[in-house]
Amino acid sequence: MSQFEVFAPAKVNLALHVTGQREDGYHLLDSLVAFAPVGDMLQLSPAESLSLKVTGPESRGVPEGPENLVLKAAALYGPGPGAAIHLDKCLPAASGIGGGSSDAAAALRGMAALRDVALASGAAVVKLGADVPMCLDPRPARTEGIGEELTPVALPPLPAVLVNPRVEVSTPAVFKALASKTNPAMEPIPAFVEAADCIAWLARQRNDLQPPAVALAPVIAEVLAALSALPGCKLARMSGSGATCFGLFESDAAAEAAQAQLAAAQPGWWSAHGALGDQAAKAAPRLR
Ligand SMILES: C[C@@](CO)(OP(=O)(O)O)[C@H](O)COP(=O)(O)OP(=O)(O)OC[C@H]1O[C@@H](n2ccc(N)nc2=O)[C@H](O)[C@@H]1O
Ligand SMILES: Nc1ncnc2c1ncn2[C@@H]1O[C@H](COP(=O)(O)OP(=O)(O)O)[C@@H](O)[C@H]1O
Repeated sequence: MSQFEVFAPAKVNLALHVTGQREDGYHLLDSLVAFAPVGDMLQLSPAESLSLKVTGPESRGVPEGPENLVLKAAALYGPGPGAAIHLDKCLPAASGIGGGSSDAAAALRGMAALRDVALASGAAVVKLGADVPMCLDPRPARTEGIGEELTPVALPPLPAVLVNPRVEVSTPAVFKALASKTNPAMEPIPAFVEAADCIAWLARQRNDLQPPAVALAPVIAEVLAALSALPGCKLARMSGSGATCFGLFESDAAAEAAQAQLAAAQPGWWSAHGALGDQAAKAAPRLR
């Protein structure tokens, strides 16, 4: 019987502008997202029913019951062959890099492969979480609407360091603390030739959720200062509703050295390095 392994990469909001609010309370966003080569790993084995086991360095506090987005996602395919799913949690939860959303998207890819059916799509996927559609096919994209309107964007690989100070930040609380719900959209996205062009453009964009997140969790300001002070850091910004922040660097070697320096200075913080961009190939279900 086929067993599948599926990678769930971290999502990074390189820029995140909040441009309005719908009547149901959801906010309208204009965001540029890319994916990191670090993430969670799912294994799906054929079984009579659906079940989930969660392990890994970041599994503490992650639910194993029906509230886990992995089980909610797998259940979307309806009655039929089940799966014993093993989630190896490497991304900190509730941290602005879409761990739960990317896990849900990976579960959708894995179940489709296991049952040999078409990948789930549409409103049911958005209902799992506004970030799930963008994680289904983890390539750089501009996301609009509440996150479900996707336009692919060609991006050069962006060497990066991701840092989380191990403080969980509630996404609804950050949106609620946002002073202005109506802010300018991103500037038109030009064709980037190299990482430096992209970083220069990004420096003129924003994450509108950063100020309210810093107000709720002031340690985020320390993370941003620590990233900015690392040798070769060209831009430091928060992802999503936080608290994970990213620094962009001119080379993979600079990012790797910077992460080592930061990890030594702040052993209590979670950190990782890698080039942000297209992780679609790495995230495709693989037969084990
Ligand atoms: C802020 C973002 C940016 O990419 O990322 P994260 O910080 O979660 O990584 C996302 O919009 C989060 O998406 P996701 O975490 O899937 O959101 P959902 O589960 O659908 O919604 C959680 C809550 O966030 C708020 N929410 C979410 C999305 C949106 N466009 N407007 C909102 O106001 C609502 O209060 C909602 O009840
Ligand atoms: N597979 C999962 N991984 C992490 N958290 C999950 C998962 N499924 C459900 N959750 C719940 O979702 C909440 C938000 O987690 P997450 O999706 O990682 O946030 P964010 O999108 O802000 O990074 C967590 O507090 C956790 O209780």
